[in-house]
Amino acid sequence: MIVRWNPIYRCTFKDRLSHRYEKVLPGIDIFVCTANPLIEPPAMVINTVLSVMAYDYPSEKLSVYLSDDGGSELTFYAMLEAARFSKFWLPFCKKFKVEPRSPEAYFRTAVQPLGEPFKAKEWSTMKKLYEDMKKRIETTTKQGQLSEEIRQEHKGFSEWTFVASQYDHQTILQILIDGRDPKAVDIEGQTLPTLVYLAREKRPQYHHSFKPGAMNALIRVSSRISNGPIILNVDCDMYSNNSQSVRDALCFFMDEEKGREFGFVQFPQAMENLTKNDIYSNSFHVMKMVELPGFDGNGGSSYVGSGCFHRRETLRGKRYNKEHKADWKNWINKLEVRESASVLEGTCNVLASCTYEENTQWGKEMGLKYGCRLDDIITGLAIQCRGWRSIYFNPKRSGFLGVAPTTLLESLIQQKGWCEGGFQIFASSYCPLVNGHKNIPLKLQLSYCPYMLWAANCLPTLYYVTVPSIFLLRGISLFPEISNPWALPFISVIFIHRAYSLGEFVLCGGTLLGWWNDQRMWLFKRMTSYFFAFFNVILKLLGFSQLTFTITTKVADDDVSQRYEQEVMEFSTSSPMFTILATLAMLNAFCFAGGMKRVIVDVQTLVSEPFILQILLCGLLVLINIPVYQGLFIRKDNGRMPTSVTYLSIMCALLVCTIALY
Ligand SMILES: O=c1ccn([C@@H]2O[C@H](COP(=O)(O)OP(=O)(O)O[C@H]3O[C@H](CO)[C@@H](O)[C@H](O)[C@H]3O)[C@@H](O)[C@H]2O)c(=O)[nH]1
Ligand SMILES: [Mn+2]
Repeated sequence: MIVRWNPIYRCTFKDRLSHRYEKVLPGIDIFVCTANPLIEPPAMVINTVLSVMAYDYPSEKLSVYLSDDGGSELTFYAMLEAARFSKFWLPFCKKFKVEPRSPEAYFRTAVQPLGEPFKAKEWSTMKKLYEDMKKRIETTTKQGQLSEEIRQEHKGFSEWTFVASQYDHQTILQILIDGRDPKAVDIEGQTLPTLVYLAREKRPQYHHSFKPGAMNALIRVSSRISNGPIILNVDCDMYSNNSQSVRDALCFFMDEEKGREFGFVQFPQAMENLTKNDIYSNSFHVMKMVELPGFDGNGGSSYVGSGCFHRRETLRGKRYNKEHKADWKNWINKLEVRESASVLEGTCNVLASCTYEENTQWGKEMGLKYGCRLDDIITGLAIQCRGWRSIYFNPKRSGFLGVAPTTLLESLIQQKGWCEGGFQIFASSYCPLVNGHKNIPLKLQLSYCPYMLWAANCLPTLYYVTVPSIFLLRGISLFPEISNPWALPFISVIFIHRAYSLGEFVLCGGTLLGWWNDQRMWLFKRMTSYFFAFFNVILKLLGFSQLTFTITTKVADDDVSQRYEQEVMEFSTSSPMFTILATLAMLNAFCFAGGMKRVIVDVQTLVSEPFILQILLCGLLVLINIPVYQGLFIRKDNGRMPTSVTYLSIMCALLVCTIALY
């Protein structure tokens, strides 16, 4: 609730920025992270890369780095294609004022401008050029390997002769476009942004620390190559949807009065592939429109991992200092460097090696922090604790658009990861109440806490979906009768609270059905994701297990996508999470039937019926579980619940009922 006290909504004046600072705009280094060519297809990755290369910003001041934790030559090949394609795409974007600047997203919806025949022809040529490139990339990705012919195209491919596996290889660093090279120009002769491919060294005996590990390697490597004072990082599925975002962010950093206080500017993580009623509740409407502005109002937005502009020095661990004034002009002079691309490739190699961070502060006081599934949250918190203010900026046209999971299981697993991370933070010295004490305002510490405590929420939820129903079946009354005056305050609070949530949801852009779906996911997450997360974290604290990082899949079969579009819940795989969901759904169905029997037998005493609240709760659970029953018994498509889960859950539910009754 504390995040609802004082939300801040910000806006920018980009014309003033360019009026005052166009000549001294700072360099921007953009990091894109990818980790697996199978679930993060190279064609998607390069669309993100192209979209950020095409920002409306002086190209010589942009440098784009791709970190490939998949160490895949398929991704490298796609990057080569992207480098070639950018020579056509960037001038095209400027000429046609293209928006968004991810070619895939643009051509999916844009219509050919027919007014001027010359332009129309240019447009369709471009579309063809893109589609041909996409086809080449998709073909090689499907085949899983490259032809000899392609391998001959670039010296970089020879690196893969030394690659044992994704987890065992040397650093591969290739400067695909060297922005300082006078020959690196597009078809209109304009400079191109620098483009770098990096697969940091991986060895089985060294922990690679997942995404923060990749980001830290990029921070070091980029400091040698372009050293832009502002760093933007995006996940490989988060393309830029707004060519003005860099300028938006600079409006904050370059503000004369307050700018020097700002450590980072976070844009919301908006999703591209949402359906109208958002069946898996991935839109985070309320989070975007109310909660994050509330963080901002309480002392600073949190850093959520993607779509965030950082000051390089804050990421490197610098404390905020009132006296310090950013010298943007000086940066330009510093760029007057030095080694050729091939020399740079050699000297930077060591910066991305496994051993570089040994006995250093990297991952602790420098760079992104290691050891937590929500590395971004603790990194953001640490920056705030070092005195920096952070900004949340949600422009009308979304700055970035990503891919939300399209199956129930993927959504639940993603939530489990976040929830584990949050609870892990709460149970560690990073806890905002400890770490933030005296460093950030109390209201900001308190704003963080509910998110960190998601995991513990599984306990009351599991209690309310089981115990009242079982007691109903057994004939033990738990709640007061509805005629009891004590029941009134409880019922009204619950009612008002839900009505408020509904109102807020709809005002933030959701639909009625979307809210109902959101309530269902609220329940499902608490019964499964949070439950697993809770025990995983406890096991980890006791030293029995290690937390892992499951990369969210960004592609789906046609069949699955179709069901997603139709908002039909996807079960299809057997997972312990589904067994729990199905068992509890069955249990409530049985108990509800038992409870109804009681009412039907004795209709007159309905008002004084001591079980009415239990019956209502149980009935509500049955109602919200309708998609589960459909998946268990009615549907015939491939997305239905696997038979093994159906049998198992019925058996378990019957068992519990039998125990309850006898
Ligand atoms: O070893 C790894 C694992 C992942 N990634 C990249 O990390 C990003 C996020 O991974 P994803 O599987 O998409 O995780 P999500 O749970 O969807 O990501 C959310 O949660 C993460 C952890 O809080 C944040 O870092 C992300 O920005 C945020 O979108 C992707 O670009 C991956 O390629 C790596 O670079 N190396
Ligand atoms: Mn993601």
